[in-house]
Amino acid sequence: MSAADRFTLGSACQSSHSRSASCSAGGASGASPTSPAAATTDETATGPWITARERLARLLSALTAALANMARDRRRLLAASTEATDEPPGASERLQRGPQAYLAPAECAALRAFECTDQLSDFHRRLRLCPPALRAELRQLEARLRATLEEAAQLQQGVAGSGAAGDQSSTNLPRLSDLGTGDCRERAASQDFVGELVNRVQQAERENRCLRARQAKLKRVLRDAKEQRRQLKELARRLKTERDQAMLQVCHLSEQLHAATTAAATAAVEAASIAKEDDDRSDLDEEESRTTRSMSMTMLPSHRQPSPHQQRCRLSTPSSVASWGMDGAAGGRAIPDDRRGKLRIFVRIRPDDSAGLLKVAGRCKILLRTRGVPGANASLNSFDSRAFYYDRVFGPESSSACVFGAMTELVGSCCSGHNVCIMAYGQTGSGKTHTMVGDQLNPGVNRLAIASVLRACRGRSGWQFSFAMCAVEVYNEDIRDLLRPPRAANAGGTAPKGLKLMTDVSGAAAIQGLTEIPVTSEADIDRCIARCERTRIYSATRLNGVSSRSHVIVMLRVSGESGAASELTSQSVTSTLTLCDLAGSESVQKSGVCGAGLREASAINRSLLSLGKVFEDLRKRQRPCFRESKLTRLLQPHLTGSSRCLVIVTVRESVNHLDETIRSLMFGHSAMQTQPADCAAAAAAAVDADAATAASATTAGTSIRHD
Ligand SMILES: Nc1ncnc2c1ncn2[C@@H]1O[C@H](COP(=O)(O)OP(=O)(O)OP(=O)(O)O)[C@@H](O)[C@H]1O
Repeated sequence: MSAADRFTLGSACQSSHSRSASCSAGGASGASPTSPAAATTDETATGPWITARERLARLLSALTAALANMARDRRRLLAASTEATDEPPGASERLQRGPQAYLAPAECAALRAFECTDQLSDFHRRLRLCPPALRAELRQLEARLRATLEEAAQLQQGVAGSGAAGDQSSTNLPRLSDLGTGDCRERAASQDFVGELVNRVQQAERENRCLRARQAKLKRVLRDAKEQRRQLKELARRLKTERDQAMLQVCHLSEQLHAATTAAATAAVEAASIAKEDDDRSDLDEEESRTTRSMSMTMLPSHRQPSPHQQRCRLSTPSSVASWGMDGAAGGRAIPDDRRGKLRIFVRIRPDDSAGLLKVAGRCKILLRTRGVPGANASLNSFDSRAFYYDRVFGPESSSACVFGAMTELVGSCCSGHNVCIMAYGQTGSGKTHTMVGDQLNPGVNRLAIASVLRACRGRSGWQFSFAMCAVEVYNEDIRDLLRPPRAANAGGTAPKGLKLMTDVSGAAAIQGLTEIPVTSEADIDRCIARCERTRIYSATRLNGVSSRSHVIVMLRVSGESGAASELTSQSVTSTLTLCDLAGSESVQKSGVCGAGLREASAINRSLLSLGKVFEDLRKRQRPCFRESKLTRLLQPHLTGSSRCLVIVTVRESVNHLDETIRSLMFGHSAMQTQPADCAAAAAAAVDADAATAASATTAGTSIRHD
């Protein structure tokens, strides 16, 4: 038996190809080494060396597998110590025992044979006789085996160290690196790294579980929120429907109230007529009885013809009611002019592509038709149509000149010292600027009214008049002078500074430092209006390509003196014609404004809301709050004093603007209910309140003053 054969005893010798298949682990258990003489016959033969090589290779692979198992056990032990979990059964004993614990008995025997020094020296001696190629290979295999064994020993040693430390954490691991070779340190470091990674993975899994739980919870919350949102939407829809119905009921009730008030007024007139008739009759009876007495009874009283006055009364009462021009179907009758106070409401309908919503039914009546109109909601659809009454209604075909024609008398009263205010109110794009400003071909109310006042005043013989114009815009609650000289306007290219609105001791609003331009001719008027148009702020929105972003108020101050000879008999008048082109209420969703446009829209809507509240308070006979916005403060004298005020409500007849149209119609309708007594009472209250809050405000520069 050759040395090589003896070295490869054990399981590695079990190969069927091996000649030494019957050999036992004698090399390691005391079998006598083969004599060199006996070996020489085979020394040059390559067969045994090849067998030895195969066996060495097999042992190497078994050892590599054992090493891997040792490392796995060690990792498990480390994991158990860091996470305080149970150790894998028998792992520490296996590691204590070393590679043998991981090898089969035959492999163990082969390993022992390999480790036997005597045999190895013999093996090395004989290795010199081996063919050179195989020798190198065998040496290499041997070196790898040794390295593997050394690695296993180091691993075993490291485990023994960490085992001695009991359940210490992985901070003990660096002891492995003390074991010597670079590979071992690297392996230990990578095992630490793997351990760390395992920790992280486990932590990540825990976090993942938490996150999953939170996600599930959030999903539940989201589902609940969606459900609540759906319910809220449903509620909002129901409320909207109810609100629409309530609005229509209010409308209906106010019509009835209107009718009742009118009927009461009629009844009062009739009662007065009847009382008069009774007086006349008793006079007549007296006269008759005197006549009868003198003529010794020629006629019975029942045959008596009604007196001319009685006839007039009987005929005139119904016809005068009819002449108020309202049909009685909805019970709506206009209050006669002398009972309607200082506030007038006109409605103007802008022509639109999709008409059909509004119908002008007479001079003062407008019908809102909603049944079958696409876009009208269910509550509106339940009514065929609804009638609204105003002082005048202008259809889409009416021109601005036609609208102005209905207010010439009102405007003309400026010449006799009345303050007059005309304002256009309505949603954006409904034609306020078209009505108030117009263009070269179709001038608006501003130009027509100012020119008309100039003409009317000049026509008064014996009077000398002077006129001056001023104009402001209320932009984002800032008051700006629209007629400031161009140089001042462009100074530094900066935004103009807002003017100060003050309240004098009488409670009247006054603007400090406002430019006033004298006007004597229509050319002057045109120049002033053109300057206003250049200075005021417009911008494009989805609803209107040229949308006013501010409320514009143009004022004409009229001062006149009669040319009487003496001071005692001379008279003077001062009045103001105020023309207001309000910015339009707009739904920001529809107009699509953002940024600065959004700020403008919200300032516009806020100030219009406060104006609406003032009208509502006047209607309810409550004290209105004018201090909520600059606009209402500027308009306060016209809404409370003796000023005559006309509101032109502009609406669109397109179905797309149904909501806004109803709101505007309701605004006008509500304003129609404002009675003169309310105005006067509210005015007194408001002026008292304002005068109390305004300390000793002084007015400087130009100011607007109203009676
Ligand atoms: N009665 C009308 N006849 C013909 N065109 C009209 C009429 N009313 C309005 N328009 C046109 O509709 C457009 C919008 O009108 P306008 O700018 O006057 O609306 P607005 O109410 O002033 O809007 P905003 O409040 O946004 O300034 C303009 O092009 C105008 O010429």
